[in-house]
Amino acid sequence: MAITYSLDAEGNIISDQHLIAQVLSEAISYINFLKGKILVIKLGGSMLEHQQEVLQDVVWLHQLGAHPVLVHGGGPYINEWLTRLQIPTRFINGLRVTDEQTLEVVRMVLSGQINQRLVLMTAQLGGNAVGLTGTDGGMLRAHIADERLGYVGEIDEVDPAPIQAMIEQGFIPIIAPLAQGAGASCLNINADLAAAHIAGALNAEKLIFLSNVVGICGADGTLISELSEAEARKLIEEGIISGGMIPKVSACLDALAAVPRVHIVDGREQHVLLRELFTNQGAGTMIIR
Ligand SMILES: Nc1ncnc2c1ncn2[C@@H]1O[C@H](COP(=O)(O)OP(=O)(O)O)[C@@H](O)[C@H]1O
Ligand SMILES: CC(=O)N[C@@H](CCC(=O)OP(=O)(O)O)C(=O)O
Repeated sequence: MAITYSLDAEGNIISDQHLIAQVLSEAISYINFLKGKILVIKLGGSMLEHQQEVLQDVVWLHQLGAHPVLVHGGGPYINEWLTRLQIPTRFINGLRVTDEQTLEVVRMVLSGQINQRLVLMTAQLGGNAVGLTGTDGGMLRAHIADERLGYVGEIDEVDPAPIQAMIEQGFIPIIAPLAQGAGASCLNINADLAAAHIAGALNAEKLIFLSNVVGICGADGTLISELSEAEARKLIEEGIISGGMIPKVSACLDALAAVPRVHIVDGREQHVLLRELFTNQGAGTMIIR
């Protein structure tokens, strides 16, 4: 067998075997570090075609002792059903204008279709998930903050107890972004904002948004690998961050108060979660304070 040699940081010659041993030992210590840590992973509706690969990584992480908590969106699927039912779709700053009819469709798609599918697919991959919506156990409480948006909630309170109970029982919680409003009504919540609030309430180790872009891109379309709060706000003002990326970035900025590491990565990329967690180069955009 041929043995090849490389140089380490100090210029010493080391063999491939040394490198492999070093990489493995770093990976093992990181696996030990992740044991018992909560990782909130937001699955954007735009990347749900790739749900199986992501769920496979989630099941592995769970088997390794981490506590993944999934929050999912489903915007494109809601749009598709609204079109079929000839109900018009409108967004303001990335948030869906939600009248009574639209809310019915949002509830059916998020809770009945997507949440169920993710739970069953996790089972197929050898994991054990419990599907919840933010209305279960009064987990997410919200109020209508902008009348123009209709039944869209702004989150007031998160009770993490139902999620913690599921984690303690060994389940992977999978959460649909609905909340309880005044008079036990149901409100539509943007999934990015739901994920950020949930991550904060759980004191998560990391919050990772999986979407259908490489990360946040600048004016020239290239990936920005690290973005500060001030830079993010400037890009929103300039319109370079727009549409569905606005609530995502706002959610990241909100979460930074409680969650040390917040990332936006490409959910279409194979094993992006493992790459983000276990390689030095990471993936996508990391948002920093
Ligand atoms: N500066 C930007 N960098 C990357 N994506 C952006 C930017 N501004 C707007 N976007 C849009 O944001 C979208 C992601 O948001 P969204 O469609 O809500 O995804 P998800 O369903 O994953 O939450 C991207 O597909 C892209 O079209
Ligand atoms: C208020 C609001 O906009 N709610 C979102 C909830 C789903 C979501 O956020 O899905 P994505 O993560 O795929 O965007 C909606 O109705 O589309």
